[in-house]
Amino acid sequence: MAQSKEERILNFVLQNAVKGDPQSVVDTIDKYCSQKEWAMNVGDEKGLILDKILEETKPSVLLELGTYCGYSAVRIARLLKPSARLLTIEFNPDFAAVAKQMIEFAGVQDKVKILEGPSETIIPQLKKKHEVDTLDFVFLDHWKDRYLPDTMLLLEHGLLRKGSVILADNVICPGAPEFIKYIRNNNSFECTNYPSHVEYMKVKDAMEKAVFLG
Ligand SMILES: Nc1ncnc2c1ncn2CCCCCNC(=O)c1cc(-c2ccc(F)cc2)cc(O)c1O
Ligand SMILES: [Mg+2]
Repeated sequence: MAQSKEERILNFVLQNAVKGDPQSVVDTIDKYCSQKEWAMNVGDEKGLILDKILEETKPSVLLELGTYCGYSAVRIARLLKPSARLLTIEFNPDFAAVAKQMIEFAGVQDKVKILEGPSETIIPQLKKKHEVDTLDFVFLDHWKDRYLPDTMLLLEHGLLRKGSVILADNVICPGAPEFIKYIRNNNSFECTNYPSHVEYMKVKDAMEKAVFLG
């Protein structure tokens, strides 16, 4: 069977990054995807915005929607305190398989748990099946038309608390217009926009931070 792009990215990391060094895994994926094959990792420019918001928030319980190859899971986990936990939901089993190996190679497997399946199915299970009380930080990076319905689902299931931070990738490209319209007009959220570019490209993009006010 011919290798997928995601498998080529993983193999490049296994052969060129330093095992157990999450920064080297992040840098190696960025090198491959900027020089050889574009892929939809959050990338280094938006990644630095993500890093800064994580360092300000110091979250203990995190949720990511859209694992892909595990780039942002490794990027996030490398900044977490030892007791912190990241749950990451991936719909595509082939992506999840690559991400699992990426996360293990980086040595952050004790902080990251991949949940395979559609977010709309898994979010309602987080409290009872995955022992979550509330989420300190949510990174939205999955199907852009799922950002709004899944945010509503998080609220409906009491998964957000006063101060919970939602950070959404790609609010310009590919765009999440319904999410942006809702979140900026909802007085229960304090929103901040972070202009940037699509990973590895000169195309304009942005991330949006929305703090839940309770
Ligand atoms: N219900 C669920 N639950 C969990 N995962 C789920 C899901 N449903 C699906 N998925 C699996 C994620 C699907 C991929 C989402 N990401 C994207 O689609 C994405 C695209 C671009 C992009 C930009 C410029 C271009 F010209 C082309 C593409 C950039 C990005 O940073 C992206 O994150
Ligand atoms: Mg993205």
